[in-house]
Amino acid sequence: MQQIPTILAENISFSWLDTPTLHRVSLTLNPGEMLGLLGPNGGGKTTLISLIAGLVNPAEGHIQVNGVDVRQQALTARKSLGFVFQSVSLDPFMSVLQNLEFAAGLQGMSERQISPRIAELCDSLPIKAYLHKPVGALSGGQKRLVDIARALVHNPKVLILDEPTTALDPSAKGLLWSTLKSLQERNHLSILVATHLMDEAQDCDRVTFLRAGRIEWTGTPVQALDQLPDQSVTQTRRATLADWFIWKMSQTHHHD
Ligand SMILES: Nc1ncnc2c1ncn2[C@@H]1O[C@H](COP(=O)(O)OP(=O)(O)OP(=O)(O)O)[C@@H](O)[C@H]1O
Repeated sequence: MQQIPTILAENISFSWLDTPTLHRVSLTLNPGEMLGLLGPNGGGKTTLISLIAGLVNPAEGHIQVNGVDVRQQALTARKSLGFVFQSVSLDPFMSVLQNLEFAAGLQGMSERQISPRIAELCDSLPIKAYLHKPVGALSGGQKRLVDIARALVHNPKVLILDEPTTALDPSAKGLLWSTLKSLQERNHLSILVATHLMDEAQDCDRVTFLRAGRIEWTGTPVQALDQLPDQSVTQTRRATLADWFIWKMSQTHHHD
C-alpha cells in the first residue's frame, strides 16, 4: 500500500501582490522524514511555509497535509502541524510551564490532557531544568527548545521550523539538531526545516534547494556531494553541503 505523504505540495505558484514569488513548486515530506528546505535569502522558504500553514493561499496548485487539503480544511490540516517561526513565539514574562499551558489552552486541550502532555515533552526535550523560570531569563538556545516544545504541545505529526538556529552559538546549535534528530527517531515525527546554513542540513534525510522561487534540486545530502566536480574539494578536506551550496549558486538558473 502506498503511504500518504505527510506534506504534499503540487505545482504551487504564488505572488506577493504583483511580485511572483513561487513558481510551480512541488515538495513531498514523507512520514518520519527530515527534509531540509535550503536556499539563499529571499528564495521563498518562508513564503512556502506560510502557504503550508494556510496563512495565504496559492494562486495555482494545492497542498495536502496527511491527505487533507489545506485550503478546504485549514483547521484540520493545521492540527497535524507544529510551527517554529523565525522569531521565538513565547511570552518572556511567563514561566516555561505557563507558556506551554497557555499554548495548550489555545489548542483547545483540556486541563486533564495538558499536564501529562507537558510531562511527555519534558522527556523528549531537555527543558525540565528550567520549567519554572521566566522565558525572558533563558538563553537563546533554551528559548528555542521551549519554542519547539510549544510547537509540539498538541502532539502534531509534523514539525516545521524556519531558520531555527539563527543567532545560536555552536553548542546550542548542536543541542538543537540532536534534539530534532531524537524527536524524529523516537517519536516518528516528520520534520521540515528551512535553513541557509548548509552544513546543518547534513542531518536531513533529503534536502531540497529553492532559489528565486523555484525548486532546483532535491536529493540526499550524499547525492548532493556526489554532484560536486572533483576540483571543488581540496585534498585535505572532505566536501560539505556548504561547498555544494556555493557550487550550486554558481550554476545558472534553469527556468521552464
Ligand atoms: N509579506 C510579504 N509581503 C510582500 N513580499 C514578501 C512578503 N514576505 C516575503 N516577501 C518577498 O518574497 C520573496 C521571498 O521571501 P521569503 O521570506 O519567502 O524567502 P526566504 O527564502 O525565506 O528568505 P530568508 O532566508 O531571507 O528568510 C522576497 O522577495 C520577499 O521580499
